[in-house]
Amino acid sequence: MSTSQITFLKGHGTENDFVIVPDPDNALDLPVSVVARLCDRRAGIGGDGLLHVVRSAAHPEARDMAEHAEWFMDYRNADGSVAEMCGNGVRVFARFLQRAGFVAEGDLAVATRGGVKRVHIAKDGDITVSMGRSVLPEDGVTVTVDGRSWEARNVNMGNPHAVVFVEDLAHAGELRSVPPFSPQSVYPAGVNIEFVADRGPRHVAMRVHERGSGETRSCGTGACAVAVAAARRDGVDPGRTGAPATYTVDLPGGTLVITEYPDGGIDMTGPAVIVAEGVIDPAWLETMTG
Ligand SMILES: N[C@@H](CCC[C@H](N)C(=O)O)C(=O)O
Repeated sequence: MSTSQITFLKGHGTENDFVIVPDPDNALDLPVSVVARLCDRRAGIGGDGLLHVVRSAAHPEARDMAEHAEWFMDYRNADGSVAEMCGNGVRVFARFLQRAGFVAEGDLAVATRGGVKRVHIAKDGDITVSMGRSVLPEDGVTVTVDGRSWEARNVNMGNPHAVVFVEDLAHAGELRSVPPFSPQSVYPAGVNIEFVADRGPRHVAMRVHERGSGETRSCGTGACAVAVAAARRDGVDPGRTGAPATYTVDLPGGTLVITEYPDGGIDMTGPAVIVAEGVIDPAWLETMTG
């Protein structure tokens, strides 16, 4: 990593918080160890993940999307691992682009490892992301916490989710480490696990254990996975009825509104906030990069 002045911002979407590193020309090397240190809440800046903001044309993983989306969200989990998608991250990413003057209010496209996402920045401040379609693998997965086990509904939103319905969110326990799931072979690269309880008609609450980050206060892709799993459980399928279905998903850090359309497309709407801006101390970086 170059040790010239590197700016960062801190932002969150329903309290899923991120270190944002603007690097339009992809000049920075961000190895796993540096990302993990930046996301460390005691030794670094602190965050559930890191949003590396790069022009698509400048990033080998995004070059082929550059024609459709000028900016690429190079998303990393708090442990430095790479993920395909981050729903809250895309909203915060768009808020950063707007604040920096790179885009205006209205519509834009963001490239991610999960493909190009359409984003709408509304006048009232909330941001909507068209998250694409869900895929519902049929594999059976069992999640176990504190001696209780549940069959999970697998939902892929570009990244993998295992959704379990519980009577009480407290049944999810402390979530200090990834809850055991079996068979492990279904998710060899790990999985995000959502625990869901009903709150009312088309209204649920959830907690999440994120792959690579631990328990977080919100997960956008997770909320979409939960909305789809709850809809199918409720016998609601917009593809069959031809009517959009909206679910409200409460998370510890706020509320997300998820709408699934007859063509399978899923929109997620929620807030995105930039909290601070600063400079990473080059001397501190030196201690890690040598
Ligand atoms: N918090 C995110 C999801 C981030 C990636 C996830 N931990 C994974 O590894 O798949 C969201 O808002 O979607």
